[in-house]
Amino acid sequence: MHLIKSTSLPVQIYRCCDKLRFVTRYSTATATSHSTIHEEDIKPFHQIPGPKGLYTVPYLGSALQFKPFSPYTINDITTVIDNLKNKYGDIMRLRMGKDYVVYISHPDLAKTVFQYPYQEHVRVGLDIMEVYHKRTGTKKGLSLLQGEEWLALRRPAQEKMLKPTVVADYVPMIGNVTNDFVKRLRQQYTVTDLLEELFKYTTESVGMLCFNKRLGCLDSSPNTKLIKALEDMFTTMQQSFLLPFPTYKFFRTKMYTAFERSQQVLNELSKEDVVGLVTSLFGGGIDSTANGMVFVLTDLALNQDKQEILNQEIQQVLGDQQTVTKEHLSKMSYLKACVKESQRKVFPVLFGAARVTENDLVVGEYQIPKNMLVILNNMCMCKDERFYPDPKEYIPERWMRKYKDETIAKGQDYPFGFKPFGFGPRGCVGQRFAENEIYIGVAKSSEKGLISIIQNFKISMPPGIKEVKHVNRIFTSPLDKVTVLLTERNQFPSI
Ligand code: HEM
Repeated sequence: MHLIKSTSLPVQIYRCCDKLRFVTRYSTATATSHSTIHEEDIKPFHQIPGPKGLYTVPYLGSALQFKPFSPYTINDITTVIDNLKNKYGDIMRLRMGKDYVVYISHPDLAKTVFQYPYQEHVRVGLDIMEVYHKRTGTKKGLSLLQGEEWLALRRPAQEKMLKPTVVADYVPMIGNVTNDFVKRLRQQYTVTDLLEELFKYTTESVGMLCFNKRLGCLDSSPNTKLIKALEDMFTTMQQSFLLPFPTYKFFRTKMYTAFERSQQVLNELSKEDVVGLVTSLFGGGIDSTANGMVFVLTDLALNQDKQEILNQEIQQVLGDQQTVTKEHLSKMSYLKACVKESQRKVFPVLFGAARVTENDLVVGEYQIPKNMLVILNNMCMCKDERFYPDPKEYIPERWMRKYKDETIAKGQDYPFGFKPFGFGPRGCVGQRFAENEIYIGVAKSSEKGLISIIQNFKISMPPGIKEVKHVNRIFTSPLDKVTVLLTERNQFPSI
């Protein structure tokens, strides 16, 4: 074995038995340190800590983690993973269905897996979508494709969606939608189902992005056909994801036909040649952002002192100007910190980013073979005291550069501890759009001028509510309907 190349990345590449190996060692202490590991010290895959015995049997192994064999249902999957992580450590292997998966719960280990220069970019997609495309012969969306086919679709989408200059176009596009959303809120003041309202807002904003037209979800008599189709799509996707035995693969079950019908409604919105791309953007962009915004707004409602700091930042940056520009957004570091902190506290995606290895990889001291699904366990890392002191507290300051040297901001040294949008070429193509949608939704204006939701309204929770419980679906959602109270700020200039 000999060193063939030193990279600027914190890994070294070795040639051994004609295989490239990425080798990283990490310390469990707070400091991030990397060193190489000798070939003879590398432990084989089967020695990666994880449940043993019957737990290693395909299907049975994962079934044993849930009722009736344990106190947990599939809805408690994050508790199951947390418990296993506490038992087995930062790298563990588990049966998930037929195959093994490897969970990585340390940012330095994650770096090795995610900075690997993947060629095929294999994504493990949702089975129900795969079945649907196979049965109907329709084109697959971006999130399901691999290799050349994926690249051909991803390249133009990325050009349009991820260039920083493109952000400027989103701001006015979302701004008009936000104006209507604020008008709607002004008709209510007590919002009894915040997620449903935000769902309409994100459907309308992503609709502008995908179809460049308003879809009517914020109208007084909203587009019920579309809203129902979207609800059916997300519910059936969720149900299929949790099914222990995927019967819909063999029969056109009731759940499957509801999913298929929802797709047909969405396909009608778009021209056939772009259906694959836009329906995946549209589908990927609504539920994720609406759920994320619920937690941003409720965290601010539960932390009035932070809400006031944000309100002051918005007032200072916007003054009496009529339009939010990207320059304004670039000055709102507290706003961005508030959004990040909500995403950290309630991590938005169950399995976040995951990669299928394209070569043998050495991670930590273990060998991970080719074609293995490796999951970036951000959900655990974000609650980990080692990276985020006082993890249960809502502390936006931990993300601000000016606090970088303070213990509370330790997480800034661990970029892979928090990747809500994934990473690299297969990272979320909607990241910039989603961020702007959230920033502007939280910070932007009314028909009166540039007064944000925060500037317009003081948000609070009904008396006695101290937390918003969540459930880990594909995207993390509030467990129950969330009510928030809005008070016009101009009646109450100070909190
Ligand atoms: C808060 C909101 C969002 C979150 C947390 C989120 C999260 C993610 C994550 C974790 C991935 C996988 C990344 C990886 O494997 O490295 C992903 C992929 C993707 N996201 Fe998002 N997303 C959000 C909003 C959006 C929006 C608004 C859109 C569309 C407008 C979108 C479209 C997509 C698509 C199409 C993919 C697949 C990309 C590919 O496979 O090339 N997402 N998202």
